[in-house]
Amino acid sequence: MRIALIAHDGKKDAMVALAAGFVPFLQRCRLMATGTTGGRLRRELGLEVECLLSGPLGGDLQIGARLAVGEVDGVIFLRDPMTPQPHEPDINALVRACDVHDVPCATNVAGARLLLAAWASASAGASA
Ligand SMILES: O=C(CO)COP(=O)(O)O
Repeated sequence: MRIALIAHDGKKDAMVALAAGFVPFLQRCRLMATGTTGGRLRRELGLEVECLLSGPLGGDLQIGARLAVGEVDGVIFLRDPMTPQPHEPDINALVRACDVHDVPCATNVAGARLLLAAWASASAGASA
């Protein structure tokens, strides 16, 4: 699976904690992330992650562009609803692209856990 992982600053600790619970599954995926999020996942969990640009510099748009041409199977996007972001239009564009192309997207930890658990169990079944 090709999964994009993105977290705003206020949600980066939550992203690392979330991903820590799914390391064996994530190791079998092709991971991409916005720059700072990906850097933390690489450093703190040892995951192999393709780091794109940081979100405010266009990283969300890069992921959206890949998604639009069928190169992303799912998105975990831990948004911070309490902090205004300078690149709000880019964030909305990515979430909209998920809806346009019917790509699963979780924007909070509870939803992300459900998605990751479903993907992990589907992939365990597929390889059995
Ligand atoms: O801003 C972001 C998503 O909109 C996240 O970008 P970083 O992972 O580079 O902090």
